[in-house]
Amino acid sequence: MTMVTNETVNNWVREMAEMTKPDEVVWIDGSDEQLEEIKKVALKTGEMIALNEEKLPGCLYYRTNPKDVARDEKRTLICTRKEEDAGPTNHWMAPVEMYAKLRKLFDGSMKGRVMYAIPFSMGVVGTDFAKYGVELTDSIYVVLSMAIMTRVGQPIIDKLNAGADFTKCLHSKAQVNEKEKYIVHFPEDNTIWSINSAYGGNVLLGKKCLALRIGSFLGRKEGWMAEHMLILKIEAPNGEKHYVCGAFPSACGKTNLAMLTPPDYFKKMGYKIQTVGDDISWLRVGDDGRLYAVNPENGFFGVAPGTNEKSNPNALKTTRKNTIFTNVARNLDDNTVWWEKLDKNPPENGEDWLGNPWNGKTSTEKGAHPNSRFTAPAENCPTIADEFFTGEGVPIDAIVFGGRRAKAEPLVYQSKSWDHGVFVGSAMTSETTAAAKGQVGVVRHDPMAMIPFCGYNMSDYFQHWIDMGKKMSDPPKIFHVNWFRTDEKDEFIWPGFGDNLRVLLWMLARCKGEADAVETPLGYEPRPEDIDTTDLDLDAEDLKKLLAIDKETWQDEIKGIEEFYSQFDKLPDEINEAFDALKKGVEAL
Ligand SMILES: Nc1nc2c(ncn2[C@@H]2O[C@H](COP(=O)(O)OP(=O)(O)O)[C@@H](O)[C@H]2O)c(=O)[nH]1
Ligand SMILES: C=C(OP(=O)(O)O)C(=O)O
Ligand SMILES: [Mn+2]
Repeated sequence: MTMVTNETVNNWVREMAEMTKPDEVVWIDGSDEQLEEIKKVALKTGEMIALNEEKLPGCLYYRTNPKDVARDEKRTLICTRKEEDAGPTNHWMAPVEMYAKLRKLFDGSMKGRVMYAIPFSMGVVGTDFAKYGVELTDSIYVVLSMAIMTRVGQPIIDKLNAGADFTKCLHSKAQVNEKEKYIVHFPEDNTIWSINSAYGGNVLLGKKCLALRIGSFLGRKEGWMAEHMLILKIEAPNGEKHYVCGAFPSACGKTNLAMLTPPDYFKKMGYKIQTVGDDISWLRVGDDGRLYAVNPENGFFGVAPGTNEKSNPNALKTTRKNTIFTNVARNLDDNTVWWEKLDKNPPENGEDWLGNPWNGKTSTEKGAHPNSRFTAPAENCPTIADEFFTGEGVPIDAIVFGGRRAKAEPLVYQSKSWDHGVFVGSAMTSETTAAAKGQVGVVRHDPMAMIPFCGYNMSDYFQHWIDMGKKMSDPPKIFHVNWFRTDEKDEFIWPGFGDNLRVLLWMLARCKGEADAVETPLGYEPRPEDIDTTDLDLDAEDLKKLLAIDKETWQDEIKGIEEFYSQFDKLPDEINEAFDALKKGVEAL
């Protein structure tokens, strides 16, 4: 390996090592040999466990501290010099103060351990979209996970040596002290410091921290967008290709939609779905006035529970080799993994995510944590699209916003324009999930699924969306979906998963001006007969229920939006106008 010769990089690494005092600094060159050696160390110390080499070749098992199983939003800060630049929806502290506080925590935090220095790229190295970073960490789990989730190796070192900008990422697991956990972003310094956590969302710093929080900050400055969006490719029977981005909050269905398996009826017709990305999109306006997206990641950090041969066979196949499983249950008989709803055959001789003996046949406790995860290489995915590998950007036909709402939100509607779509995104709500620490199932506002991930003032973020719209002559159409509406028995009405293709096809037909719709206060909705329900056990009554808009419910929703908006000093006029129109429309129902 050519060493890093960029003195800015080296001086920074030296400075961080002087503070954290590791026994040694090891540069990650991305080679299989080096990663194998490092893996051996983790197996020897028991930090990680090797799984059944025949059934799950190259797979590892890892367990975090039981209190450290999700993102911790209260402990996540945006430290801009001015508080208003972080905005009312982010936690903030002045950088000087925060650095002082963190320096004390990082002082000697790597004593007795190795500091690994990982040069990485978000995006395909050398493309317009790519951004580089170096993560310093004392966790082998982080090293092996970053080697899956990002691009690592010589080409990135070459870029750094040629003087490329890079995000300075520092992580120390320290003692995993709950009270001193911090995930801190200094956007103005292109710097991220994370301490006392081992959960992916808090420590794989290329992902939510760089690709979304720092990314959104850079995107506003540089005229592009970093969004919490999957990217899906739909190939129609006539060979036409379409690309759709979807923003849903954490654990609300991005990975599943990105890897969707068409129902047999559509498969036979010749529809094909491919996956470009499952979590993050970086978007730029092309010379032709359209919006282009790439997935800057190199792997999937997916929710394990609920993943099975029926719901998401592609995700399951993706995890059959070279995958790291975190906080799932183990089958001790054959040294494999298990999680809720994987199959109907939980291990009798098992171990739960806490490491306790667990009999899945008799226990009433869950075997896997609800936010247990798999970290799997994108190249394993049977439906991975060629466009993922070029990193060139795919033209987006539609953007889909979505939330998890038992009531209120209909199955699908289309916004009336880009600006109206920005309003729809800004007013998004969803029930909280196990992906973040705190109560589950509470409805909260989560604009564009970015409330935990926007690296600057959210009202400026809304304005940035409006401004991006002005740069496009042919912007994507914006839709809103809800797969999670429930009936009187609290059961999901819509079958979801592969059947979501039926809704996507209505959207694409709308994009092409080939489908009817009815105008409602929310936007354009399909009539029940506009959704193709062939082979589906769902009658027109169910679809009516799924599409219904209830006046009283929406009067409450409007109050909620008003309250949410009240924290912002300024909102784009376009949003205020769309909100006024919604209020009038609901009153007239
Ligand atoms: N009912 C229903 N559940 C879904 C659907 N899509 C995903 N889920 C479940 O929601 C959880 C999170 O899904 P995932 O795709 O991993 O969400 P992500 O975190 O946004 O990528 C999993 O337990 C899924 O099984 C759907 O269309 N309908
Ligand atoms: C990885 C995370 O989210 P998602 O469920 O969106 O993948 C996370 O929230 O830490
Ligand atoms: Mn996901």
